[in-house]
Amino acid sequence: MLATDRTTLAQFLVEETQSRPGDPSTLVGLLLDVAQACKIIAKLIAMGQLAGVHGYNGETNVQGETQARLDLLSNQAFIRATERTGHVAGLASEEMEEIYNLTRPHGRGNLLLTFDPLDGSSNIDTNGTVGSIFSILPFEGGEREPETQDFLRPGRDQVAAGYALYGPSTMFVLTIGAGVHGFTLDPLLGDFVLTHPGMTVAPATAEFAINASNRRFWEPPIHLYVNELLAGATGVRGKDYNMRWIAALVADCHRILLRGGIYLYPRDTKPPVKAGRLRLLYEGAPIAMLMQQAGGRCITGLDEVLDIQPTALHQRVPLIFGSSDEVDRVEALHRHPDTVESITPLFGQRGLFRD
Ligand SMILES: O=P(O)(O)OC[C@H]1O[C@](O)(COP(=O)(O)O)[C@@H](O)[C@@H]1O
Ligand SMILES: [Mg+2]
Ligand SMILES: [Mg+2]
Repeated sequence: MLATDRTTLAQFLVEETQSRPGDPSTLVGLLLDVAQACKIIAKLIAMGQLAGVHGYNGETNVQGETQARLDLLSNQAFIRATERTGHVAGLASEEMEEIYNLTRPHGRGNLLLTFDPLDGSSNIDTNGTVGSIFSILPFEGGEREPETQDFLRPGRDQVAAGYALYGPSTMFVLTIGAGVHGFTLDPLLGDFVLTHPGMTVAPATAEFAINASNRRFWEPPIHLYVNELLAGATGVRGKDYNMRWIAALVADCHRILLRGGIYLYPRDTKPPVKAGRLRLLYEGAPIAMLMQQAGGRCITGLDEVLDIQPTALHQRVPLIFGSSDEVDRVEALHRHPDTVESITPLFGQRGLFRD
């Protein structure tokens, strides 16, 4: 049914930004550019093998990961939708080793865009849910060309962040620093329509997400925590937990926004010691801003992800986010593993710490 009182993404952005100081048109314009890229990616994904977009070209990205054809096509969709509208000063992507040099016949805006054009790309060939993630930072370099250093700003500096989810329906979820709002793509008119205003993360949950195949590489606080959850009603937490793992950060984040939960991709001890699997600038930071704006939390274990000063474009980060009660608990286990062990003597008696 087509409601006549619907709010489109464009209407929402204009209304939400009109009382802000300065000229918000560049931010509104860039967000609409990003939404446009996401619509194109949604179409490519929906066409699937009819458009011959599945599979691999045999190329790898800077992180040594095999690039799916759709990784590259989605990257192009972001570049094409943003480079000629004059809203953005510079681009950086998971799929490009260096920042992208814009051709700019239409001037240059004062914003930087970083993005993961296709998140969860191992789900593509199985027709599973995937997404795109983006982060927008201010550029204060005036007329000069942006350099890598300009992108290396902590997540607290983000002007906006969000993601698109390509699932049974396509959604666009964003924050511009005043809550988290979700839009659903109307396939008839091609508009993103506000369907989920003011999304919040429930503080309590009984659902967790972690790739358990990495268990032998986890550090002790993560062993402690997961063992607590697995012990369920018979353990110190006194209730049963359920587990979900979609293998697409965006999809796991979306579930957490809708019904609570905790997601963990912690630091692990694989050789060489990995700071984490996910990338700070275009995965960790935008998810952290969304969590903060929705009343959830996002930490590395000990630190707030929004506070991390990046040192490299493709830097990885441990990521633990979601319902605040659970993230608080993981943080406490990192800060005081001994105290937590002594106030929860089950660990000693049952050897839960030891595995
Ligand atoms: O392969 P694993 O360990 O399940 O990792 C899945 C995680 O890796 C990612 O797919 C990484 O993102 P990319 O697909 O953009 O590289 C996350 O979205 C997801 O949560
Ligand atoms: Mg990703
Ligand atoms: Mg990706």
